[in-house]
Amino acid sequence: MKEVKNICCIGAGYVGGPTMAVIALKNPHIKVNIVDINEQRIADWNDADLDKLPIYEPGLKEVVAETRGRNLFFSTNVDQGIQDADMIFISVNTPTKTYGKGKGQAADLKYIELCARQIARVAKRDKIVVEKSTLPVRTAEALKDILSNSESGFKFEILSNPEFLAEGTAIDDLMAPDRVLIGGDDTPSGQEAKDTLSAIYEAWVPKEQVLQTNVWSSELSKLTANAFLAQRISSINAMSALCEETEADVDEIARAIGMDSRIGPKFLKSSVGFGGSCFQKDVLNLVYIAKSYGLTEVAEYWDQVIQLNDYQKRRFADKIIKKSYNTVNDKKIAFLGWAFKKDTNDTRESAAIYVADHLLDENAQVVVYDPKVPAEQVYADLEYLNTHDPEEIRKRVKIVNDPYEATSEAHAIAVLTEWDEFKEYDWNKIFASTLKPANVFDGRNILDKKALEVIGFNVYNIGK
Ligand SMILES: NC(=O)C1=CN([C@@H]2O[C@H](COP(=O)(O)OP(=O)(O)OC[C@H]3O[C@@H](n4cnc5c(N)ncnc54)[C@H](O)[C@@H]3O)[C@@H](O)[C@H]2O)C=CC1
Ligand SMILES: O=C(O)[C@H]1O[C@H](OP(=O)(O)OP(=O)(O)OC[C@H]2O[C@@H](n3ccc(=O)[nH]c3=O)[C@H](O)[C@@H]2O)[C@H](O)[C@@H](O)[C@@H]1O
Repeated sequence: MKEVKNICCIGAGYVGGPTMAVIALKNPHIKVNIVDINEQRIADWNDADLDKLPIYEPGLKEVVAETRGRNLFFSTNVDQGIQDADMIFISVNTPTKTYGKGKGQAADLKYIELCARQIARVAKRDKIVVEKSTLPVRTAEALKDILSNSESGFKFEILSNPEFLAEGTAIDDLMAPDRVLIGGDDTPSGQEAKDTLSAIYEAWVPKEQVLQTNVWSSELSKLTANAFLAQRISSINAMSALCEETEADVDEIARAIGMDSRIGPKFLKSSVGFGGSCFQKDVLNLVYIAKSYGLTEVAEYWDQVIQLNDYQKRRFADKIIKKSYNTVNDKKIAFLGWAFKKDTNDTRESAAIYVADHLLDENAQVVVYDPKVPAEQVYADLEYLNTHDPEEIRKRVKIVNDPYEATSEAHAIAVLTEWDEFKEYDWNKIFASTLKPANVFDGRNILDKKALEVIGFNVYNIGK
């Protein structure tokens, strides 16, 4: 096993930041440098005011407070970070390709390749390089190719160590992971590298939960885990549509099937559709990989998970329109929540974006309240879809800091993210100020339907 004194992580995002902060916390003898080309992001990570960290995660600021400046550092000097490190984590973004071959499905590996080339160029000794980003199976082969063909002659051992944290619970997930997965070569030096990385996790994770596999199994396990999780949501959402037709209740069904120990109770919460930067991206990537191996049936099977999710978002918007006498033209629709789930400021692929876009097609006025999402982010999300003129978006979409302002005079209220605070509102006050009939569309099934109906609201749930 090698001794690691210095770690560099390329990419100070939702994964790199929290993951390295916890590694630094649990390994005070290791210096951890997180580097990124995004100057603003690094400045925010270094801000003396811990409320200004670029990522909101419960518990994160406490970990950063303890480690930053002790053995955790943030910098834009990527070359220096690489040179100083014994072990380099690559934790850069791997979005869906928006151009060329595989457009709309394959993962864009340009940031990964740039990192590999930079490591090959500036490293001055042997390194262990760890894939932390989620990557298509066999990406390590390309990394190996780039690194072993560098002129330096140094040896680079490649490991795959995918991350399973979920946003909003990142710190808890990192502190007590179900498992840590480390893939590497079965050669003596591959085994040594795997053991070296295992030792870092074993500072706080029980040894039996650190799983070692070959590189390809590790890479493909990550995509498989996300595909299975997304599939469960699409499966329960498919049943929600049937429930709405038959007076069955999707939450009762989830409870009933979840008590079967073979099925289990988690990830059976019906919703307006899953969002987030990864489920859609990773399932699409799986579809692309299967297709590229000529496995058409496998590709089509997983593609249905995405199609069902798109259907669910559209169905939710259509219900708002239908219950508004088939027109939302110039009607004010209040959105409670914009982030893709509670306890995060991340809006990537949030269902709210697509619901708003469908309503904008029908000339609705959308008023958004989200406790953690800045106005400019909402506009950027809608503009990114490129379906409405930016001026039109700014005219039709308003972002407010007060939930009661959002719901006042509204024709309909849509709950898009399950922030706990929505349950605590004075719904009598809201009812008094909304236009009648007062319709609430609970896309997360978090509100007390009976209590709201007593007040006078019409409550439309998912799958009820
Ligand atoms: N967000 C999540 O909850 C999870 C994400 N993942 C995976 O982790 C990877 C990273 O995801 P996020 O942290 O969400 O992305 P992110 O977009 O928040 O962060 C990536 C960072 O990498 C930086 N970067 C890109 N190229 C660079 C380069 N050449 N040199 C230096 N910095 C560079 C970007 O400026 C950005 O700050 C992705 O592959 C994702 O699929 C895995 C598990 C959970
Ligand atoms: O690879 C990743 O990026 C991560 O993707 C997900 O994490 P994340 O997307 O952060 O959040 P989830 O809690 O999985 O929620 C994803 C979406 O599914 C929705 N969801 C989740 C659970 C459920 O039962 N129903 C449901 O609609 C959420 O509201 C949210 O929109 C996985 O849970 C993580 O294990 C994984 O590491």
